[in-house]
Parts: sequence; C-alpha cells; structure tokens
Amino acid sequence: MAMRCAAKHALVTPPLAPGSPGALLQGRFSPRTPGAGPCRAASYASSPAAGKHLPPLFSVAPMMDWTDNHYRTLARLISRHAWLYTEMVVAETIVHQKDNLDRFLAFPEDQHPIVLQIGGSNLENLAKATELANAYSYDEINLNCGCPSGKVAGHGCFGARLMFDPEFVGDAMSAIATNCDVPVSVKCRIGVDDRDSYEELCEFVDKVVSKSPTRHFIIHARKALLNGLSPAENRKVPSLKYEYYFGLLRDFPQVKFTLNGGITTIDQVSSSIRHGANGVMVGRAAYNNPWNMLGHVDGAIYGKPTRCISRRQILESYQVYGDSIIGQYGPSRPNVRQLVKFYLHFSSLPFVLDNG
Ligand SMILES: Cc1cc2nc3c(=O)[nH]c(=O)nc-3n(C[C@H](O)[C@H](O)[C@H](O)COP(=O)(O)O)c2cc1C
Repeated sequence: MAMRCAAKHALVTPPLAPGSPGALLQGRFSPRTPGAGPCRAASYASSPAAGKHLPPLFSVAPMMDWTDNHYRTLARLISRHAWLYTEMVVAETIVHQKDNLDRFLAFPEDQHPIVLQIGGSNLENLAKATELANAYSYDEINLNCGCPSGKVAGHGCFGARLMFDPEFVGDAMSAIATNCDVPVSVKCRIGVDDRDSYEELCEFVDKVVSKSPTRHFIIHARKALLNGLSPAENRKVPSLKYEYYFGLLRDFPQVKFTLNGGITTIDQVSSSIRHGANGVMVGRAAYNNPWNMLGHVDGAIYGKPTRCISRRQILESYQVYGDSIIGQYGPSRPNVRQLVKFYLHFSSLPFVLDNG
C-alpha cells in the first residue's frame, strides 16, 4: 500500500497552546487539531468495533499481574466506556493449555470493550493462539512489542525485541489478523537500544502497516533499553519523547495511534486528545489511583456520564469479588491490597457516587 513514510519529514515543534499539558508534553509536539472537541469518536468510525462500543479514546494499559479479571471488574464498575487490556498472555501458554483456556482467557461479559494482549515470536503459535482466543470474543487482539524484561525480550526473543524485526512483526500481525474476526493492534516503544531514531520508528510502522491489516498502534513514548535495566527502570529511565508520537499522527494519517507513557491525570488525557491524540492509554495511574483516573473518564472524555455507582453496589461487588480473590491469592498480592484499600475507601464515603 502507498504509505507516506515519514522518514523524510523533519519534526516540527511549534509551541503548545496555553492551558495544554505543558508539564506532561514539555511543549515539544505539534498540535494537529488545536481546539478540537473532547470527543473524537468520528476518528474510529471505520473500525468494526465502532458500532458496538465508543472508540478507544481512553484505555487502561496491559499490566502483568495487575490488570487481571479482578482489577478489570473494578475498573468496569467505575467506567463503562474505558477500553480494558488484559495482562500479556504468551502464545505458547494458550497453545499448550488449550484444554484449560478459561483460566487464561475467560472474562465476564460486562468487561467489554476488552482487548487481549498476546506475546510471542513464533508465527505458528501466534496464529494458533489467536484462533483459540477468537472464541472468547475479545474486541481487539494486540501484540506486545514493548516488553523489555529479560525473560521476554532476552531469552524469549519477543516483546520489545520484535522492534528490531519489523518484517517479522508485519508477518505476525498478518497471521494474527487472518485468525480472528476483530481488529488487530501493536503496542510498541518508540525504539529499542540504539535503534531509536524517528526514522526507524516510521520504518517499523510503515513495514507493519504495509504487510498486515494493522491500523492501530499504541505508542509507549520512551525507548526500551535491553542492556540490563529492570522492567520498572525501563518505565522511568529512558526519557519520554511525545514528539515522536505526534510526528506519527502527522505522518501516517490513515493509521490510529494511542499515546501511552507518563500520563497521570485526567486533564492530561483530555488535553492530549484536544491536541490531536487518537486515544490515550494509562497504566500505573489507573491502577494506583483508579477512582481519580477512571472516575472521570465517562464524563470528561466520552461526554456520557452514564455510570452511577452506589455505595451499596460497591459493597455488593466487594462481597462477590473481594472475598473470593482474598481466598484465592491471600492478602499479600499487591492488586488485592489495592482493591481492598479502594473498596474500603468507598465504603466509608457517606454519599452516593455519581460518575458525572
Ligand atoms: C506492573 C506492570 C506490568 C506491565 N505489564 C505489561 C504487559 O503485560 N504488556 C505491556 O504491553 N505492557 C506492560 N506494562 C507497561 C504498561 O502497559 C505501560 O506501557 C507503562 O506502564 C507506561 O504507561 P504508564 O506510564 O501510564 O504506566 C506493564 C507495566 C507495569 C507497571
């Protein structure tokens, strides 16, 4: 396909509009549509999921051990429209556990819209895993091209390491798309090690788009360093370069890009969307402070403050989910601690919470 490769274009960095997320975006990107309204649902009108759900203007990032069924249940109680991502499930796990798939892939119906993230670097297993997962009716299948952990990008040769081989990622995405009925997407970094120029990022996107039906990328706006940094360090040491993200928006107008990395407030989410972002994905802040982040999504981002959570509903769901997870994992599991803290916080509130 004729994709306009951005490699030839220099980055333009005009100043931000007043009131824009200056601290967040450090005044380095080019606002594509300044002043655009908060809801850009029209951008996703061509997506097959568009009819069923509001577009992924806001999503909660895939987070291993954190965005499990329990956390997602909590998140869905707070926001009806946020897109939720699963933890990464490795393709080989799905293939080898095909008689035990519910354990890895089942989710309650009300978690839609929900995206399954898979990881792997074996084409056959990625294809088979997608075929098996297709029966679970996820709304999108996403391939992890951003995880820097030694087990994944080191021995496993997948995650962020895949960014070294755009050709393979194109083939993998084509195999994934062939084996499912929903849109496919890639979550990646802006680069890996010294393969970190804007031109190389464009080559990656260009190759994947030209070899597969992938039209949605989630861009974690920092590079991954595979030289010994821990995964946690890899989420804070490499600097955020939002200008790469806004460059992609400008240079690949037929592709949707979701911005990820370092976003901690709902104002930053709104501001990014006002400045042209197709969508924003939040990880740690949505987990560590679910109400502050997710509690405003339906109203502030979607303009549909339809969710209304009463103290009674929270307590009831705590009885259903809280007890069972504590029984299952014990109270030391971090997400359980977080969840319990959150429920207790709610249960002490003397009024009905209205997500408007
Ligand atoms: C505990 C934890 C686990 C993570 N696991 C995954 C994962 O399974 N797949 C993935 O693509 N990213 C994973 N990430 C990265 C997040 O999806 C996200 O890209 C990163 O945290 C940056 O976003 P933030 O600054 O909003 O947290 C993980 C992050 C954390 C904190």
